[in-house]
Amino acid sequence: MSRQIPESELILNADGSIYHLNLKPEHLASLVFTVGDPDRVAKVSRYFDQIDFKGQKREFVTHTGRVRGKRVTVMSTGMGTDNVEILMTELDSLVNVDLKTHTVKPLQKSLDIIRLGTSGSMQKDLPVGSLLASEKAVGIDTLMQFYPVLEENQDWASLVQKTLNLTFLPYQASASPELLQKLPASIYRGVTLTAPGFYAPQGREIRLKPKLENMLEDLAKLEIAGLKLTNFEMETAGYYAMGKLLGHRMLSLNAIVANRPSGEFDKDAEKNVDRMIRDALNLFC
Ligand SMILES: O=P(O)(O)O[C@H]1O[C@H](CO)[C@@H](O)[C@H]1O
Ligand SMILES: O=c1cc[nH]c(=O)[nH]1
Repeated sequence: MSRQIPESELILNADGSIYHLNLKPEHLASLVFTVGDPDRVAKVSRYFDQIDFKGQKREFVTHTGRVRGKRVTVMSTGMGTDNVEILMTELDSLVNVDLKTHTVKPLQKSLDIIRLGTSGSMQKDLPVGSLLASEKAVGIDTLMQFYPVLEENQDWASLVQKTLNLTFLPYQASASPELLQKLPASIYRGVTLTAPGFYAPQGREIRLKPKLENMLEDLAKLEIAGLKLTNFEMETAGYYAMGKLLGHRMLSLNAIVANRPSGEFDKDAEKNVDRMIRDALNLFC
């Protein structure tokens, strides 16, 4: 018999739903699209043939329905890997923990989780309007200081640590090869830098000067085995690392809305995010 998880660790709401996501196991499909912006959920589910469930708590908005007969969930996470940790743990609990007995189920189920997010390009030749799949992601947040070591090459993590002179070791993890191989060659592949913020942690300056000078330039010229860092965002490494540890198949797709070297922001960002949504539904449903 596996450990009985205390009520203060696996927390359920009065109706039996899981604490932050406010979902019961029957509300979740095994294919899950995630978005940062709660308003983007309806922009995905408007393409469903039917919507069977809608729920919300805090920034976690969920719609579950069907596309061409396939059951699919779309949910929002808000921004940052701290929210991703909650999302991944609670999604995993919905499928792999018996919520009545508070024990881990003997057979583990794997979800397909695909992020549909926005991102900023670090390379001049990756223009706004592009769609990029994160082959790998490097997290410069501290989430993974609290979880078991990832059994994966950490070459990018070490290089980024050295370059930025960080006092902690970043972490890196990869997309699911099975999900990646469903993508056409027209979609860029890249190495994504997941930052714990939007401004100084991505080398932006408004009124406060970032402590790390030339962060963007220094990161953009790094190279391992002919690959460069391609884009900044705020969730992917957390998804890939938690997915690897929990046994779920992960993929992060990025609509490039900013080009940092040229200083450009995509005037057609909404249109290009919509294109990413339609492409992803066509590819995976
Ligand atoms: O568009 P989303 O999915 O929120 O993703 C990106 O946009 C937000 C910052 O503007 C961060 O969450 C970043 O990861
Ligand atoms: O530059 C960008 C654009 C979107 N999201 C980010 O985190 N960074």
